[in-house]
Amino acid sequence: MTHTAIALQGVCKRYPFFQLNDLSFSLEEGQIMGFVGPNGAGKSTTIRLIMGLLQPDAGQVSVLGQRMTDQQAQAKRDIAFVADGMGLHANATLGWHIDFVRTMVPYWDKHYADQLLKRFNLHLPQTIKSLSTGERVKALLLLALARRPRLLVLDEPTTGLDPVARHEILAELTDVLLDDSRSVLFSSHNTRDVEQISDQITFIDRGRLIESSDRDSFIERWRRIHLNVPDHVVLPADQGRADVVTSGHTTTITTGNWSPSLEQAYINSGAVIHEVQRMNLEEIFIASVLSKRRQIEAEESAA
Ligand SMILES: Nc1ncnc2c1ncn2[C@@H]1O[C@H](COP(=O)(O)OP(=O)(O)OP(=O)(O)O)[C@@H](O)[C@H]1O
Repeated sequence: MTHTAIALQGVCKRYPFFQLNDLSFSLEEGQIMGFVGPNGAGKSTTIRLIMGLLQPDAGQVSVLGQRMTDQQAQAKRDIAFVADGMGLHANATLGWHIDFVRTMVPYWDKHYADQLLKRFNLHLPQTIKSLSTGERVKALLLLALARRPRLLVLDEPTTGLDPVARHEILAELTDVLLDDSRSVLFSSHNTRDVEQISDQITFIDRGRLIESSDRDSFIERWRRIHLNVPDHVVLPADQGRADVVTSGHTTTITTGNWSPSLEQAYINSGAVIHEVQRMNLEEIFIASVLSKRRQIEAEESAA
């Protein structure tokens, strides 16, 4: 039986110049979700709602079966949260932080903590202020992972890291999921990181959900179709059509609804297909964000 690690239902949060709008998505246990959005999309606000650090104005957030914020104490025993710049004491050593955290949490895996110290090339006597950006992220990750949390929530863990440090962090996150009752939610602008390790992907933009689905179906559904459309041809209806660009005799259609039968429908309409290209997650992200923005602008100007 699958359990839900995180569920948001109709969540709204209003600030003077921003609003999270009717956000609903869920993360199943044992899955890793990449939470992707441009700057200011509302990723950190959503994460703060998930962590019970903010109260929604409407809607419901549940984490590990507990309603936030009223049952957060119980849920938080099993959640570890990592965000850059959070609660480390600059003058204290990593060893001091480990001793402090292990007294505060229900479980601490010393053997795993020692392994991570070696793997991340960190040393107990190092002070936090002496660590580089990447080392600080690794220290935070060690403090979170050695608790063996059922849910790990990370706010932009790979921002500002070099490719090798990013690889090490992503590899460690994938390892966490070898135990299939653990789950990870991590936010990022970096679609390559997300594409590499996520089972599920959620896109948000300007406080609205764009799409939330499993990675393979994202990649499978999006295509660029390059075709020639003779004058008399009426293209078939395609709900997922995100963009149409015509250059000379070639039309390029970007669709989030591709299937062999859609391709056949284009052929049956009399269009001549030259090439059907797969898209990477970055291209899909840009196409779906821009398409949703156009759709919202059209709805607002029609209202
Ligand atoms: N306490 C607050 N008061 C007022 N506005 C806020 C507050 N916190 C966040 N906002 C606004 O909410 C919007 C979303 O911010 P948030 O930090 O959630 O975005 P983000 O997707 O994490 O962005 P980034 O990738 O740039 O970190 C921003 O416009 C921000 O100014």
